[in-house]
Amino acid sequence: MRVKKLSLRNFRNYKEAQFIPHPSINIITGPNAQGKTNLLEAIYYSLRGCSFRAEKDRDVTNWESNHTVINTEVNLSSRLIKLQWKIQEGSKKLSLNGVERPRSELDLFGVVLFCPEDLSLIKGSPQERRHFLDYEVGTLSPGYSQLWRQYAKILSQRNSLLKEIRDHRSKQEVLEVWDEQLYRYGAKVIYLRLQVLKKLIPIARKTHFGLTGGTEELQAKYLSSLVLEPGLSEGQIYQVFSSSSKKIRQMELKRCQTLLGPHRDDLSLAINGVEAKTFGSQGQQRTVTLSLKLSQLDLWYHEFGEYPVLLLDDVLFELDRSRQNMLIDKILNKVQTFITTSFTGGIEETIKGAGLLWQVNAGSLTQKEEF
Ligand SMILES: Nc1ncnc2c1ncn2[C@@H]1O[C@H](COP(=O)(O)OP(=O)(O)OP(=O)(O)O)[C@@H](O)[C@H]1O
Repeated sequence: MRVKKLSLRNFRNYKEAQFIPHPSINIITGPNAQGKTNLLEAIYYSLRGCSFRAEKDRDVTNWESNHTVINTEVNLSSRLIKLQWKIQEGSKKLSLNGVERPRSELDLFGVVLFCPEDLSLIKGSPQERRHFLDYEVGTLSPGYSQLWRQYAKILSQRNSLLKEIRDHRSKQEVLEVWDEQLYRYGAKVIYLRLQVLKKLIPIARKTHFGLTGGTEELQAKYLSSLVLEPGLSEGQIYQVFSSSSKKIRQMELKRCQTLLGPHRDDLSLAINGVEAKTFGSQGQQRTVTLSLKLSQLDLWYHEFGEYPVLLLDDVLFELDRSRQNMLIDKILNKVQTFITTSFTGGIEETIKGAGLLWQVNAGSLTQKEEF
């Protein structure tokens, strides 16, 4: 997949901008606070329908305006697709080739982001690893995002109902209707996560082994709040969810919280048998993250026959030279990549002939040179 053209109106500090990127590597450079990450955010938004850092959609609209338009031309499976996002006062609309479409149509547009905040995938709370499962692992399974959003909605309604029952505003029998939906959607979410992880983990292990010159073995395991035997079907997960949940019904009513389900699950990550979160160095944690990101590229290619777009926000030059080279080697002429950095660190030599260098100054983008 390739982004052929990106046009922005009132996106963050870009009032009007046009970007015709190189099909391979694009290095976006410039001093701090000029709009480098904003540009990556615009690409991400157009392909995912949300920002990776704004809490609300209106945050991406230029402060002096009340609307944003992002037009993107994408080459996907040898077809040119024109995407348009119109964002105005908290509402947003997507059009594909001029026809209004739901956001779920974006499932086939692949984008992998690696930014400094991704280290929290290793160091952070289970919630941050669930974010990885839902926003990254999940995207490798078409339809997952919609399913997961539906589960989140049911969960929130069930939790409200638990409060109402406690306050005698609702009857306990009403819970059964929500329970059935919770188990059904919850089982689907867990099943899909496990299916993708079954393919992703071996690739990540191999990548990590390669990135560390054969010195580190990565272990990754899905930790469920349910007791799940390996290889269960979706129906069997449903049964486990249903029977386990019924056993703790009274506790849930007391605490007004749904205590079991995919929203309580986690991912364990270890290096050579030792937990990466507690014992891994910064460099090791960064390499685990890189392995997980690169394995997404490979799995995406395996599943859909095309590489997704890769966004590297301020992370490439944090890697040591050998990891930088391995990364460049992997993506060069295969994966369209957008790299932001305040300094280029002499990378021009490595990617000679396969990229463009862009300069950003106060929301204005200019092509500096061709490598
Ligand atoms: N909605 C908005 N409207 C206008 N300007 C905005 C908006 N949101 C953020 N900005 C401005 O965008 C700039 C930050 O851009 P960005 O995060 O892309 O910087 P950067 O070039 O990646 O910097 P760094 O090298 O420090 O990471 C800031 O100056 C900020 O004030």
